[in-house]
Amino acid sequence: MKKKQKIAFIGAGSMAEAIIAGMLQQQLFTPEQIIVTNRSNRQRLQELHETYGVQVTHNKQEALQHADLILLAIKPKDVTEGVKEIAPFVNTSQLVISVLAGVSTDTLLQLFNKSMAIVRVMPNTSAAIGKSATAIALGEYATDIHRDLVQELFETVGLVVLVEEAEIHAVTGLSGSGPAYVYYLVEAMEKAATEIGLDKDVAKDLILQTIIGAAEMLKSSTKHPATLRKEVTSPGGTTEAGIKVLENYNYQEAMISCIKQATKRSEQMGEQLKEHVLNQK
Ligand SMILES: NC(=O)C1=CN([C@@H]2O[C@H](COP(=O)(O)OP(=O)(O)OC[C@H]3O[C@@H](n4cnc5c(N)ncnc54)[C@H](OP(=O)(O)O)[C@@H]3O)[C@@H](O)[C@H]2O)C=CC1
Ligand SMILES: O=C(O)[C@@H]1CCC=N1
Repeated sequence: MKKKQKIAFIGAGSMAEAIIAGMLQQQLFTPEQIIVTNRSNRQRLQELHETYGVQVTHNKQEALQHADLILLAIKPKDVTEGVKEIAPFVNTSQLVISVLAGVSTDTLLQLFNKSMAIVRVMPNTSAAIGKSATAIALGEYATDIHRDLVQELFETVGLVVLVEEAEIHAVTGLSGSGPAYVYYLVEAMEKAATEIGLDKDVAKDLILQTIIGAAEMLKSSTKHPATLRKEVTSPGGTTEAGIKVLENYNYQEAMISCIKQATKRSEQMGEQLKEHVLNQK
């Protein structure tokens, strides 16, 4: 990252904070190089300023005038209004980085109405602790230099892979939403622990270590997940009895449908917005 590059965050929610935390931790930027704006929540901006020392402003022009990079971190439903507000203050020498689920770079180009270089990114909230699984895809005017820059930026918050833009919907269904699937599993394990009479705190520690241990086994072992599962499953034993119940509930089919549905929702959100933008023209 060039020493004096400045980055403006449009949106100050959980994704923006996760990325800011990672960038500062890795010293890719200093707080003075980061400016953050949002729609109306002044207390939130003050909180980010106090926690990270970053610059904050309610004035969009002020946020953008010295920015080399513009990181769009607003909700997809707010993008039409959000981009229209900033479009007068952006120029084609700036790079737009969008983390918006579903929203294509073509739709963003229509909204900006300028030949902006745009890189679409799909991280996840584990960025907050430097463990995001992030995919990046290039829009029409984005170059390899932009790709390298965004890759460097998101490597501060975890793993980065380059994909075609058409694949970003699938990435969103798989790893963008992915942490929620794991949290949902943990919620169920915690409920079960209570029902089988375990102390809440003891159960919490055991569940956490079980998840971390299994994740690290998956990472360090060359074995297929099914093989690792079979190694836990003694014939006629406890795991077999438990897994049979999951099979009866079609657990794997449920997970597959879940990921497909999340992917489909990303596609739908993109289509709806595209239509909305076209109808406004
Ligand atoms: N959360 C997640 O797990 C992931 C989210 N994403 C994507 O990241 C984006 C942000 O999500 P998240 O951080 O969770 O959302 P949040 O709801 O936490 O934050 C949204 C932010 O956008 C601001 N905002 C809304 N409208 C405008 C506007 N017109 N101008 C400037 N700022 C505006 C809000 O400001 P105010 O509070 O003042 O209204 C708020 O700071 C979404 O597009 C989502 O698809 C991508 C990957 C994972
Ligand atoms: O639920 C959502 O729409 C966003 C995108 C990926 C994770 N959260």
